Amino acid sequence: MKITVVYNPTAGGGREKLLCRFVAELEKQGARVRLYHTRGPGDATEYLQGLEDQGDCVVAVGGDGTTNEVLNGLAPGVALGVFATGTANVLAKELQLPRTPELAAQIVVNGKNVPVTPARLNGRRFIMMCGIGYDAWVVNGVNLAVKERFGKLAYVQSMLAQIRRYGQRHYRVMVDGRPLDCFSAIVTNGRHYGGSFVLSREANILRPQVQVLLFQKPGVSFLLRCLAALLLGRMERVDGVASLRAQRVEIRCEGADEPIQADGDPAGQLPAEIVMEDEPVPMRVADTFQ
Ligand SMILES: Nc1ncnc2c1ncn2[C@@H]1O[C@H](COP(=O)(O)OP(=O)(O)OP(=O)(O)O)[C@@H](O)[C@H]1O
Repeated sequence: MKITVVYNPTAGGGREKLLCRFVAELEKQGARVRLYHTRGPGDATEYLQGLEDQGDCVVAVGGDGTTNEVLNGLAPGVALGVFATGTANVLAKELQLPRTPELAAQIVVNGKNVPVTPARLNGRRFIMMCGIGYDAWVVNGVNLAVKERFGKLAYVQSMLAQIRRYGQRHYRVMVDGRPLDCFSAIVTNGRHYGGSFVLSREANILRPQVQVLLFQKPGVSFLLRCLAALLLGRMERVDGVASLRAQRVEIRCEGADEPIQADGDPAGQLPAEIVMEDEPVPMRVADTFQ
């Protein structure tokens, strides 16, 4: 098995020792490994697009942002593996991928493929989620120096800083042609959010549709109710949260520039057009995953 490993040395503050153990185990399992260290944002995608032969599998070593960039450079038919060394690692939670390098490597070599269909946000693929409104303000407001030092706490800091803004902006959403309104939206492929929290029990990463969560009431108290429900995995039970399956979503907002986040990183401005791809990507998971 030929494997290309793409490592982001900044994800999770750097995990060189774990990377060495991961690569050593891949080789022990009989894989031929080519290793690449990314040099900056966007480099993983460019590097892969420049390869004539990516091998049987490309493994993203980093967080969700690194996996996103690998996914955007992945050649058709090549499997995608993940060894999670990032801050939140939502995709790894979704696919029940271990953080131990030896176990993660064994899954890459001896596991199975499952079909995961990515969506495209304004032409760029995402694998887990994108969001607008509060969700995007939080991601855009993260202080990178705090994230490097304190990890997930940087998101908590940004969440607190953005709370008062919630409800001030209003969005028009078309969900498979159906017009709806909201004060924030998250479009998700999987169930998890921000690590191990369950955002949507309706979502299924193996289904070629996204789940659209619309936050349809304004007000800080509504937002706080939603955040509490997220901790309990009961978001879809909150009165004022709509949850719909879709293949195509469009989001607009009148007035000033409004940011979007995709897979936990800033991803441009509204308007947003989100469309499911036709073909799934084969993703490496444990044999026991279902
Ligand atoms: N060599 C590099 N130097 C600086 N930034 C990089 C480099 N390589 C990749 N990046 C950028 O780092 C961003 C963050 O990486 P990633 O999301 O994988 O880690 P994380 O933020 O620690 O984890 P998570 O997304 O799980 O919270 C990526 O979106 C990518 O653009």
